[in-house]
Amino acid sequence: MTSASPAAPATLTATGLSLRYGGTRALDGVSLRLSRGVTGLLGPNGAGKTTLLRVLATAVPPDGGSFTVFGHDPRTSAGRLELRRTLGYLPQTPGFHQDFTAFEFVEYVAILKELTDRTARYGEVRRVLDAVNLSDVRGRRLKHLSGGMRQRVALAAALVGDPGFLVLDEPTVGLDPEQRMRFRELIAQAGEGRTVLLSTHQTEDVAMLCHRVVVLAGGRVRFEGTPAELTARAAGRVWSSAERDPGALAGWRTGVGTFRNIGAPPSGADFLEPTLEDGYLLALEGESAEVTA
Ligand SMILES: Nc1ncnc2c1ncn2[C@@H]1O[C@H](COP(=O)(O)OP(=O)(O)OP(=O)(O)O)[C@@H](O)[C@H]1O
Repeated sequence: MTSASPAAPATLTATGLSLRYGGTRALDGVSLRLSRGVTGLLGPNGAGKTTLLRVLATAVPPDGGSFTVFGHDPRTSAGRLELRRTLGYLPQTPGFHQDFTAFEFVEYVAILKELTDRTARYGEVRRVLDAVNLSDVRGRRLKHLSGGMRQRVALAAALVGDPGFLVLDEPTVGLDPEQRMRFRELIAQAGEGRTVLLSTHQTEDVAMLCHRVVVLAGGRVRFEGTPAELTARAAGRVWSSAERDPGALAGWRTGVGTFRNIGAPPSGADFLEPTLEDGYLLALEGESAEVTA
């Protein structure tokens, strides 16, 4: 994985992105800067993650604000076309045609991506299926593949044309731990030399893969920085106790019988090593009822 520093040149810059669905403010002034490597996008249900990804993938225009990817501004049709040529998008619910074989599906996407020369297109489809380790099942129909394999087909389709900007919307959802680990490897490979924005509910995915993390809640950016910085926010705010601490923002009995508490510690607290998940929960403080549950 490329570990670009925060000072690395921005490949995507977004300023004040807003989008309403009727009375719902799904995005409320999102500003963000992405550079090469994998950036994780965390947030509770309804935070606006999918909406942000759809905006950045030019599937829906924002009501306000603007963004560029590799300098291409989607507000003009020429800019939008150029941006789409640099884009690979794995949507939350990929529209699979179940009777397609893996090869046919990826080839279909390659045709949409303007690969008109048949020989070159076949070569590209084989290349991306090989990249996600699916060469052996390329002739199998999608309806006969496992969920993990189907997600890999969707990733292969996103990789067609070697895009510099990859948008992945919860690609590991529903996968078992082994499949998730394999998918992580593929995302890390895809992140080499590319700008990847990965929406996920899995804080371990972010801790293990990402060089940057953005926390979104209520359509706003609550945190932007490195995973280590997000974890460090919880230092001195996670502690162990024999009983649930009523002052804790969240607390639960662990497998060893003691309580793990997050929030404002009492004096003399027995501090624990924080995790990225702790930092994430604290970044949502005051935002979600789920944190206080
Ligand atoms: N097409 C739509 N019409 C109306 N409201 C919508 C639509 N899409 C999303 N919303 C609303 O916009 C808000 C943000 O939704 P979004 O799907 O972007 O969140 P999310 O962070 O991706 O959530 P999840 O983790 O559950 O996928 C939510 O309140 C959602 O109900």
